[in-house]
Amino acid sequence: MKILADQNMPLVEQYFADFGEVTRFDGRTLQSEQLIDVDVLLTRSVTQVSEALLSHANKLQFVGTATIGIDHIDTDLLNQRGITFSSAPGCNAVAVAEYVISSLFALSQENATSVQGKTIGIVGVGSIGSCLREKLAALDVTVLLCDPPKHEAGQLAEHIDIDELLAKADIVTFHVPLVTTGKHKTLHLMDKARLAALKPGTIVINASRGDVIDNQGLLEVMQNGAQLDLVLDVWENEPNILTELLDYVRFASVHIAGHTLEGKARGTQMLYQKLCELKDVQADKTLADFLPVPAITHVTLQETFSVADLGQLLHLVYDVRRDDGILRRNLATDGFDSLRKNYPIRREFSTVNITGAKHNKALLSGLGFVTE
Ligand SMILES: NC(=O)c1ccc[n+]([C@@H]2O[C@H](COP(=O)([O-])OP(=O)(O)OC[C@H]3O[C@@H](n4cnc5c(N)ncnc54)[C@H](O)[C@@H]3O)[C@@H](O)[C@H]2O)c1
Ligand SMILES: O=C(O)[C@H](O)[C@H](O)COP(=O)(O)O
Repeated sequence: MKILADQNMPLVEQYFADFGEVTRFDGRTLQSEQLIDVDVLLTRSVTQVSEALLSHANKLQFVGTATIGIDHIDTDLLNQRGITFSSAPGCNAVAVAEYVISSLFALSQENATSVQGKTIGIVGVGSIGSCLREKLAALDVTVLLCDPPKHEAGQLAEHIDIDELLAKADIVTFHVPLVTTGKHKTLHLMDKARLAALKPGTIVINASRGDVIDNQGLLEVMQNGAQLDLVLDVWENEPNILTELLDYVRFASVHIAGHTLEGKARGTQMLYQKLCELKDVQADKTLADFLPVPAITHVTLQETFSVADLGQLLHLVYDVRRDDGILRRNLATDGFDSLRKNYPIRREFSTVNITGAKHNKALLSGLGFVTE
């Protein structure tokens, strides 16, 4: 069996070598000829799996994307051609939720405010939005939710309309898929008019897809003096982003919100499990077989620890400002894709055991730490 896998997908050899020969490709430049005689194609979000790409795919049986988003995949085409498809739903939901939490605490430190007491609007309440909602439940915040498809399906009674949410929220964070047409289109969900109407001081976080916010409209609104704290992980037209926007963004990163070691490895693991199912093979490899021991595994809190120290603790594991620095320092020389490829190791809160938490056990375990 011939397996073609994106060069930025970790652990492919470890998981898939038993199935056959693994060859790597550059996700941006993959050509249709490279798919001749290939049985399995494993992609990340940067490869458009389209009719043109599959025009020479004479043996393809399985396409997997080690991502949550599937806007780069023509799933109807795969269906028509009888090619089994799998994404990795939820694989990096924890990572994205922790990116948001890290951003909130970094902003609160720098703005000398508190996350506690704020009203946080989550737009898109699927795997990531729900994970974030659970983590936020540990904090003293009000959470507003907007997810029309779920509401219409009777799965989200608390849903409120997006404009009502935007009017009420101090912080709004987007976790929707990119949908370009239809009733629940998310392309430019935040258009210029909505951006201009936001209250001064609103924090806007986008870790979904760049096109969910009209980037040119956002630039114009900011140039016109809007007072927004922007946290952008995703951009229109990646890798060629609108760099003029950077001057107005508090924390900018190169589409890495989901890139914890765990999040990326889970994506590969999920595709491995799907291929095992397809081939009727026992899936005997697990994440624990491959993930390295983290640099920090134990933290002891003292009696004096309080909620006010939470930012300090969270940022021990992940501080979004590291990633902001990477982008600002190196984008012009290295380029967006290279920074993604060479993204430094990041682990999830669950890799840290906390002792001495005492009164803060529920808070810390709610955020995802292991408490003893
Ligand atoms: N930045 C990153 O690194 C990163 C990582 C993972 C996922 N993502 C993006 O985040 C998106 C969400 O991920 P997820 O796992 O939560 O997906 P999901 O499919 O589990 O949830 C998405 C939710 O959005 C809702 N939705 C759809 N249209 C909507 C609309 N118009 N308004 C409000 N809600 C709407 C859906 O009903 C669904 O509940 C992915 O599709 C992907 O594009 C980005
Ligand atoms: O949809 C997703 O899962 C994420 O956006 C994913 O992390 C994108 O990263 P990539 O696949 O390009 O590495």
